[in-house]
Amino acid sequence: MQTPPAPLPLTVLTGFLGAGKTTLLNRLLQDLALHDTVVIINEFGEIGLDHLLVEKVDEGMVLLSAGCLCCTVRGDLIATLEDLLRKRDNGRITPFRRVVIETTGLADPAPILHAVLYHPYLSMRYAVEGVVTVVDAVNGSATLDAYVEAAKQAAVAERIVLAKADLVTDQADLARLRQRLRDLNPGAAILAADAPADVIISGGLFDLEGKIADVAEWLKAEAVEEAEHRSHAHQHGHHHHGHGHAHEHHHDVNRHDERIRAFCLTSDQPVPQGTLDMFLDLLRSSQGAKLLRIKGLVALAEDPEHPVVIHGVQHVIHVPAILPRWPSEDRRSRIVFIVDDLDRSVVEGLWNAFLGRPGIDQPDAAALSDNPLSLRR
Ligand SMILES: Nc1nc2c(ncn2[C@@H]2O[C@H](COP(=O)(O)OP(=O)(O)OP(=O)(O)O)[C@@H](O)[C@H]2O)c(=O)[nH]1
Repeated sequence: MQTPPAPLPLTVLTGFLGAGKTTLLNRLLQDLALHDTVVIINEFGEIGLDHLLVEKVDEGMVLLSAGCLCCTVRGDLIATLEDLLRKRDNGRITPFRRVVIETTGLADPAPILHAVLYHPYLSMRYAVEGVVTVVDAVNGSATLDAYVEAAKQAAVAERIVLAKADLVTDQADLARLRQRLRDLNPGAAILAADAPADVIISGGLFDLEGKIADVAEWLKAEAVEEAEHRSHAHQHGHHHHGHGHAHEHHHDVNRHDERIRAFCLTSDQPVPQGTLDMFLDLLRSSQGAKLLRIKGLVALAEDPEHPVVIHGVQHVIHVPAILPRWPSEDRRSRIVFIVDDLDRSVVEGLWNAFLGRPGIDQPDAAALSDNPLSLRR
């Protein structure tokens, strides 16, 4: 039997209007590391990739000088992704090795990831590497203040690229923006716009052969746990300050940033498969829209030596891989959540209930399964 072809890494490049996405892509595509990339511009109108245009391949598709293809999505992104595979399989276009989708500035990257992850065929042929979000170093803070979409884009990113840092006059401003991004998304690497192309685009869960790369690096559970401790200590610190200080602090923290939270739940005991499925199912059906991102590594009671990887964006949660071994000595199950307007205690209560951990005012798993609507707030 023929082995299926290795899935092609797919990255979503997002960032607010004018953040610097096209400028970054122009540079990245000239790098040999991104040779044989297809860029899909998910918007109507002109292709902003200048100086690279060489040859028109098809309606809406051009060949770029660095051996990359670029196409614009007219209607359906799914149809475009399928069409690209067909042409590649038939040898009608360069056998591209990765796909980058550039979204419009206001877009929520989640539906794009859903579309691919949900599709029975595309989910086999493309390996979603994740989201790269470009943040404007000059206007980033103001944009985060004004648009919750921008905060969400930063919160779901695997990597954040700071563009226009060369235009920043006050380095303290830049340091504050970096800290704010770290608070929104403790697991994401924050990169300079001139970082190497392969660091910006690859480095996700899968390598080019479709093999699981560095799971610990992808999960970044430690970074999330540390950030939680920091913010916890911070909150406690404030109880001891006088009123004036707390008041100042209140003005400092933005309402969007307050809504978006990252936390990590763990379990020392392996989790039965059915329990994990039910937990994720209930969470998804009751809190789907509030789950921006879920990443995890879980020891199943049935097979604790081979941890399963969990990957979710909003209400789509899937298990892209079962690992041949644990990436490190740490064999705790760890699930990192990035949520919008959802209390840690709600998710933790559900997790504890399913794990059979006792808690005050906490329904047990059977009651939750019987009446999942009780979770909806
Ligand atoms: N100095 C400087 N200017 C930059 C940098 N990145 C982008 N720009 C400028 O910022 C403007 C917007 O950049 P684009 O790359 O078009 O931004 P975009 O995110 O693709 O914009 P939209 O597609 O309209 O959302 C352009 O005038 C760029 O020349 C940078 O790192 N440094």
